[in-house]
Amino acid sequence: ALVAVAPELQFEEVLIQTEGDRTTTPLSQAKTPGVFVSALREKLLAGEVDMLVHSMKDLPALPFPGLVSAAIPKRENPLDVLVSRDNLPLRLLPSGAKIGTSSPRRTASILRSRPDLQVTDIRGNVDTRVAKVRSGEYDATVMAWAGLARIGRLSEIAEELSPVMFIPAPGQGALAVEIRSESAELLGLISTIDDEVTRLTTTAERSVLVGLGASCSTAIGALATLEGEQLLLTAELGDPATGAYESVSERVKINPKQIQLAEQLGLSVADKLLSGDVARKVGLI
Ligand SMILES: NCc1[nH]cc(CCC(=O)O)c1CC(=O)O
Repeated sequence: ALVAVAPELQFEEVLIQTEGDRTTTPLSQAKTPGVFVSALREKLLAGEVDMLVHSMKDLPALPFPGLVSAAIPKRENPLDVLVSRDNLPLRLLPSGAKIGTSSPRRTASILRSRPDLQVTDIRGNVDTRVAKVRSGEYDATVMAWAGLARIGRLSEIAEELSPVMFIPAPGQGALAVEIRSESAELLGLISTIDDEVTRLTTTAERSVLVGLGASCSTAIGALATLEGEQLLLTAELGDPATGAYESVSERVKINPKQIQLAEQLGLSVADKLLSGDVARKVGLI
């Protein structure tokens, strides 16, 4: 998309390994946020690269000094999907089937839909996780539609999971193109691929994280949609130990330029979640 809007620019891809790629520790136990982004941001600040493309859901929710999200391109599909042996849908998996996920949010959703299944940690990139299902090491795994789409493996999907039971992570499926704040010329070029609706909806979703003071171990999902002039935000806090959950939905009349209203909506939803029982059970308050 960037080559199309800026044919005069030369793009050189630089692959940078991050702690998140290397570590085998579940992300939910990471001590610092941003295991996928710290190494990248160091190279951007040092001028070794001029632009980063992040999965938005890997980004800590607070802005980073000296850097800006120059573009948030249009999000396609934010949902979670099931990859399973014999392509069975979730409801047809045999009782006791072994489901691989290291995500507290997905664990809570699985236990809620199918308390008879066994959830165990799984790590590795998307290819590795799919291979672990195909080899029979796991009966199924839950992953992001977007992760499979980016490596051309949508045909692995057994079932698209409804956001009613499997609310996605805040920002899931969206990308963020990050540059140094002083790169004004680059900002002008890159911002042409910004999608203001995606920016608005993902801002509302990520503000829930800010309001909760959430960490990688918080089972929090959030999904916002713009329906006409209404921004609708649903967020869900789960308890991965029991599958208990609390859901809050709010809406606000908005035009897509009103980013601050989207932030306020996220903070308001977070406040409501914080006053509930699940927030106490999982130690958020
Ligand atoms: N958890 C790691 C991660 N970070 C981003 C994606 C891909 C989806 C996206 O970019 O939103 C994934 C894989 C997954 O959740 O299955």
